Amino acid sequence: MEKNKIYRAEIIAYAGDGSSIARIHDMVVFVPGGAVGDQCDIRIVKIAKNYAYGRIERIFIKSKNRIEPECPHASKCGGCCYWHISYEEELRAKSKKVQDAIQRIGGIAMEPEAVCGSDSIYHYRNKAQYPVGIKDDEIITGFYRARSHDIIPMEHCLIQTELADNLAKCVRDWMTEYHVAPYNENTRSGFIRHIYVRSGFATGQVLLCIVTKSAKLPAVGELIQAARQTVPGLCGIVLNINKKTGNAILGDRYITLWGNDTLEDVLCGNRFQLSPAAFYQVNRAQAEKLYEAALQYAELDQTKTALDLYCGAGTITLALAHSAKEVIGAEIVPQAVENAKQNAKLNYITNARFICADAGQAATHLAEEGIRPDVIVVDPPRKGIDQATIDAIGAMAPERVVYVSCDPATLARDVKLLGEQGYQLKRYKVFDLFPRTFHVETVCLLSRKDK
Ligand SMILES: C[S@@+](CC[C@H](N)C(=O)[O-])C[C@H]1O[C@@H](n2cnc3c(N)ncnc32)[C@H](O)[C@@H]1O
Repeated sequence: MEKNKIYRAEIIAYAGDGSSIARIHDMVVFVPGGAVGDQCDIRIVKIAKNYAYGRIERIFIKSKNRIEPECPHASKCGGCCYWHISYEEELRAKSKKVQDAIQRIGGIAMEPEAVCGSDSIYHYRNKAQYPVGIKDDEIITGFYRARSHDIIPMEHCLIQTELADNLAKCVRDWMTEYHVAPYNENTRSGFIRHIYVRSGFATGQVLLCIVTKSAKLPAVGELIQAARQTVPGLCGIVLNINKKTGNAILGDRYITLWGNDTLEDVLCGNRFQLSPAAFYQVNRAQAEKLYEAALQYAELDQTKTALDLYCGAGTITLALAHSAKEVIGAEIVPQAVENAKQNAKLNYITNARFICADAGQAATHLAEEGIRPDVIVVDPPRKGIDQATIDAIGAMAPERVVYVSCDPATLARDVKLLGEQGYQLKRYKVFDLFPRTFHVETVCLLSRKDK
């Protein structure tokens, strides 16, 4: 295979990162924007040891699942990757991605239950984080180009809400009028880094969080007035101060400019107060279905105790609490734990308690204390659970482990590690909370092999 040379090939699969795969001269070639069944000319742009990267130059037979992308930014924006295929095909790709990981990494040949697709693939996100920059002397917001920090300017995004897009415009206009410069990553000059908007779809509340390098901003009163006029349901405006270099969007310090510093929403029948620092699933309707499945897999009754590791603001913990004797949640972000405690009170739940700690440390400590939950639910970030947590789960020996995951590869690795602790995968189901992107959620039920 030669770089820059064009080869004729068929797209045979989707890759984990949302690109597609062709096989040329026995080598896997990753190709963005392909649909399984496309027959195309592919130009090789990079060759690594065991694989290569290519670009579609011409499609001479289109896949039957290929559609005209509705998003005009689809070929450039790094946020989505599936606007060129039907939603049914996207769901098949996501379900297969999880099944392949469970088989290849987890070593288990098992089919998932029927994939749960989103009722809507448009405007489903309750959270927007727009990077802010400047182009041709104009303030821009948008989304990053894939694998870069180049901002693709965008007025409207098909998966964000109109309210969030309007607030981004409002902040851009304020910046232009009062000469508030965007932050420049290279020179570390300027102020505004991101515009973060979170909406409560059940309550209509909207919280605006402006991520800035410095708290000293001009014309703050004008910003508050403009934002309130733009979104009448606005419940608060918060500054987040991030002076750090690197990719983390949020810094550690928050200053409330106006209104509340939390947003309220309703999920699985419980009310939740959410700080900007607290995790909250971006697709509320699908999150309810995901958590209902987790609850069903947990098979709790009023005699059982449950431990919810990586519990965030208590969304799963409080859903479990209604069906359990007692629940314990553990979470590392202090604001989320404060929210969780308040949320228990807000919902008159008295059988839930929360620990602010690393999940591994909390689980180890609970195991040493002799706590033996009947069920442990884990919902870790993408990197999955660490060995200390796996060992502590083994020591506590619950009947069931319910694993909620946003990363099929680490999920499959951890299912294998939990297998070494005596747990067997019983069933799993894939949920699409992120239509048109490559992200996917899975819930797994593991039971003790001796049960
Ligand atoms: C995918 S979120 C799930 C949150 C919650 N279960 C929910 O659905 O809203 C993962 C959570 O793990 C937390 N987290 C990350 N690393 C952690 C650690 N080492 N120990 C405990 N929690 C951690 C994050 O702050 C986040 O709240």
